Amino acid sequence: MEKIIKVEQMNKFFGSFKAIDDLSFELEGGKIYGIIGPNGAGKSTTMSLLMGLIFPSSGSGSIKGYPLGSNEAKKLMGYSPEFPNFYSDMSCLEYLVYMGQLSNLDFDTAVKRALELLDEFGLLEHKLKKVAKFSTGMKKKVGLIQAMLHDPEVLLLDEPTANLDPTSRSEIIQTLKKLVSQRKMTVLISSHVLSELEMIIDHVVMINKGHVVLNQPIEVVQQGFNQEKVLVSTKQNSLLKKYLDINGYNYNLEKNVFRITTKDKAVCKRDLIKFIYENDVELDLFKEEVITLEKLYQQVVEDNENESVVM
Ligand SMILES: Nc1ncnc2c1ncn2[C@@H]1O[C@H](COP(=O)(O)OP(=O)(O)OP(=O)(O)O)[C@@H](O)[C@H]1O
Repeated sequence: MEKIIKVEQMNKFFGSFKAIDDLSFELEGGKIYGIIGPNGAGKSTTMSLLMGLIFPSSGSGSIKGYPLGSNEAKKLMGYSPEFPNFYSDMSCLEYLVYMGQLSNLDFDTAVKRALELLDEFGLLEHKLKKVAKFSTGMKKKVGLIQAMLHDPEVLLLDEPTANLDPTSRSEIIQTLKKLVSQRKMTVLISSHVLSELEMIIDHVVMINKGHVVLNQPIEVVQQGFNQEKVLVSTKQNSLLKKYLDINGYNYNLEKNVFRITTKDKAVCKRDLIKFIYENDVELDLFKEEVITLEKLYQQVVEDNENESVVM
């Protein structure tokens, strides 16, 4: 698969502060990437660098082979910033048509695309109202529409659902999911709502202190982290504890749940089922651990800070 986005050993200083530290990654086309990391990790700065809104202090990058910041690269990209600015005296439609024309669409195409996308995002009936009067959720949607007007191949969405209620968030995510799969775009989404990202992304890029600490397809991440964990809880946990100790199992006990780490999950599950059956134990919980992005985030970013570099 073609690597559509390339970033090589990029550094960015703001004064003496290094916000981006030897950042490198290559992303394939047609996928949805989740950019995650703590506050100040460098997610927005990375997006601004990709968009060519700011320039790296050193290193380089390209979109489909075109250098970041070049007109060719910019034409391929759409960007919805974390805090979009709108021209307050324009109606929503006027604003979108104006933005479409700035992206080289002719007037008629800009109107057609704006109306189509307003419809997709449920804003058609508000097209003649001033954006300045819109709610936060409506403004977010207008920001997303503006980013998608010219049918970009690469879409950068910085916190597209920040500060929205759960219904608006889910509505935006579902609409994005639909539009992105129809158009086969390459999308980078940064968000702190990890459960929501999980529903839409193919791939995780985790950034900490301006550096990539994890860059993997979501299913590889899930398999890798799920591999050896079995969760079990019973009404006779003291008996279970004895059994696990005698048989040399490694486990953590938290809130009455044993989180067993094993080299062979199949054998572990078989042992547990035998134990439960033979001792007539009443089961409360018995499952393989499924890693959530939230847990992954904690493990990689919070627990391991600098030491863990999983690429
Ligand atoms: N223009 C700037 N001048 C000085 N420092 C900056 C500038 N832009 C960003 N920074 C700093 O660079 C670091 C990375 O900021 P960035 O906004 O990229 O982080 P982020 O991961 O997007 O954070 P958040 O999740 O809070 O949005 C932060 O410490 C920030 O204060």
